[in-house]
Amino acid sequence: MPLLQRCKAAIVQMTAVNDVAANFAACAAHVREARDRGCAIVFLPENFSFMGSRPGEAQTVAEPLDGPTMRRYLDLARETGLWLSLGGFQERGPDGDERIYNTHCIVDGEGRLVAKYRKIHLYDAPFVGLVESRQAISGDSLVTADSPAGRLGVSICYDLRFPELYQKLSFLHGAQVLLMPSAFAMKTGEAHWETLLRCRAIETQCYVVAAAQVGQHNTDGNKRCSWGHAVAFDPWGKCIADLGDAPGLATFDIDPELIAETRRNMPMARHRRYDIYGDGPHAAPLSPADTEGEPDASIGFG
Ligand SMILES: O=C(O)CNC(=O)[C@H](CS)NC(=O)CCC(=O)C(=O)O
Repeated sequence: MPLLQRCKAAIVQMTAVNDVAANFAACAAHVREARDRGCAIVFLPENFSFMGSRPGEAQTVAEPLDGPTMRRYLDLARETGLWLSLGGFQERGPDGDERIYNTHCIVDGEGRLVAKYRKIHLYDAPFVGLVESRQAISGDSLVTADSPAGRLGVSICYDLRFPELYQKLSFLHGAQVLLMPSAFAMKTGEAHWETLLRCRAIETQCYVVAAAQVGQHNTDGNKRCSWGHAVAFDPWGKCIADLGDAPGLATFDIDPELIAETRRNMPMARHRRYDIYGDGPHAAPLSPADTEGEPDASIGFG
């Protein structure tokens, strides 16, 4: 089901806390506002349902996707008739494993879970105080979902630093709208967030929608802060929504004609040289010595 007509969408920025009921109330208010403003789909950020304040707290609220918390969000979708992108839910892991999956769920307007994506790149970055693999297990599949906003390419947060993922979602799987719901660190947000997202839009000729967490999440524990700046870019790389550094909701249009025009003018899908740099059968990662060692003196700089 490729996108045939313009779709009005809403992007949310919020400050989730370690209280599932309070976060649901905030999300529900945003979704109802989006309905009142005539939107067909709402994009919520990573950790929309819970933001822990100490190690191990996320695991204590983890549930299966057919548990009571996800049920409330499915009911919210059905009540409002809106599609929801739930950008990162603490899904309970396999039996016998304490860790969770960080799972992005797509829900249709009748309250059915139509797609789930488990984050494939875990954010192990002690320099900003985050080591995601202590609490989460990575997924292993690419996911797209057809929606009233066109074909969604589903990802989460740190994934947005890995452009090959979006090349595949766009050029091989036909995605038209790339989703990167996030809870970005302050230091890396300031330096990289907007540039990376804008590039993903331009180089894939897709819309990019990045709902975000913002501000200080809890008054106890680690007092974690998120960068905010929830944004949407059109396939030309133009910013069409930006929530700055305050919680809120912004609406924008997803226009199939703009996607088509951008791709007609520069048919990158046809120009792309899969034959030269597609992953061949012998593709293999470099050894750690190649990627983490001292720069090779023989390469030199000037
Ligand atoms: O930890 C949780 O509760 C939920 N997960 C997150 O908030 C994730 C992993 S810690 N955050 C990121 O991926 C930030 C990426 C980032 O900031 C960057 O790429 O620079």
